[in-house]
Amino acid sequence: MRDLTLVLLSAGSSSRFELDIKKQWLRIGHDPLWYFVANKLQKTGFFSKIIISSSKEDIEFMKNYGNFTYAEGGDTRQQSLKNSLKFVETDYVLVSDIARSCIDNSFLNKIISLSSDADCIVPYLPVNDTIVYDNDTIDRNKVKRIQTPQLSKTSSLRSALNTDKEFTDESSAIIDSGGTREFIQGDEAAHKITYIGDLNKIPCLEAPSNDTLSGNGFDVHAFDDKGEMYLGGVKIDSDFGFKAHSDGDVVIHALIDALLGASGMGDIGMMFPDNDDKYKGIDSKELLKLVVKKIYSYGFIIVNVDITIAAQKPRIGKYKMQIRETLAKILHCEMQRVNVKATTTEKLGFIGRAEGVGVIANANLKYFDWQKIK
Ligand SMILES: Nc1ccn([C@@H]2O[C@H](COP(=O)(O)OP(=O)(O)OP(=O)(O)O)[C@@H](O)[C@H]2O)c(=O)n1
Ligand SMILES: C[C@](O)(CO)[C@H](O)COP(=O)(O)O
Repeated sequence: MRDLTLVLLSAGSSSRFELDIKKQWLRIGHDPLWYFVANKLQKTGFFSKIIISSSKEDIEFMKNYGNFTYAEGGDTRQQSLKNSLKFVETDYVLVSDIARSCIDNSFLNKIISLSSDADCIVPYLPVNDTIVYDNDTIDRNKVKRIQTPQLSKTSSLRSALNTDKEFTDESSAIIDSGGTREFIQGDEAAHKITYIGDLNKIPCLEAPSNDTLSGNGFDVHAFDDKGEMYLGGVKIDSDFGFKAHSDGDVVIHALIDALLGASGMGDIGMMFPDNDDKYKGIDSKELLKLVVKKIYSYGFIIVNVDITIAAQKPRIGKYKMQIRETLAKILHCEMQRVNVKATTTEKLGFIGRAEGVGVIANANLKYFDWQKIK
């Protein structure tokens, strides 16, 4: 058996998938699709190293899952591959799209154990329909649908990609650079997820888990004798604001932590460090929008949130509905799923002495159920 590295390309933006979720984060049970694929291929024992190419932002979250080598992706599939190849130390490398998610072990075995001296081994499927190119009907027997995984000699692939030309697969780059390729029968199961409808065409994906994931958040801000006051994204009628690096919206900060807690994405300080000038005086609604975008793109939906504002002053009652409306819009959910409660602390403690405000928030998430839309 060859000493082999696997490169899984997962840095795409899923623009043709047409949903808020990136396809690599669809859940299979509890696992994101990329992890489901990587884990399944790791279990084959065929690879001495698995390199996963992804965006910088995704890699931070991916590290929570498996002990793989993560390589930052590029603007194109080819650039993502070039970045990944820097980590390859074996003579042969198998490259596959994470979006080809149902690669069967025996198909894989056929590719990697083929005895061939070609620079690249390429699976293909024949075309059974009539093919018209421009206005000419062409010989369909000469047309091949190229799939991944493709097995390449690492040195041949590296030098083939040392070009400004852009190729859509490894074998085309290798042929262009004077190398050789050998075709091998492909597998319908290795169909690529490009559009939502492609989910109907692949056999191995089980439904997402129906579990509810819950998270809590807690934040406190002291009053400042100047500035504007914002709570839950709503401007509060007040002669003073909060001491903070941002606009001090303690409601949104607690809510962000609840969302990050439920999704397992850490906390607000990790995402928006309070020593980063970028966030100085920032409108916290903008931070919440970024978090919500992540929540949806990583495969979650928001079930409900519940917020308790502990404040001796200001009085919150008359702002509650406006806060619910404002937050519901940002969270992309109905207002009845956003509950806001307020309490004083009966004049006890720092809140009771009107030195600041404390907020507790809870958030419940579920995995996006892609089976309902496919
Ligand atoms: N800059 C890029 C673009 C694509 N890919 C990966 O290459 C594979 C094939 O790409 P495709 O299916 O087209 O995925 P996306 O680029 O995400 O899709 P779209 O073109 O619809 O945005 C995918 O596994 C994708 O993650 C990548 O690693 N880096
Ligand atoms: C490599 C590939 O999967 C072979 O068919 C394909 O070219 C990549 O997909 P994309 O849609 O062109 O990014």
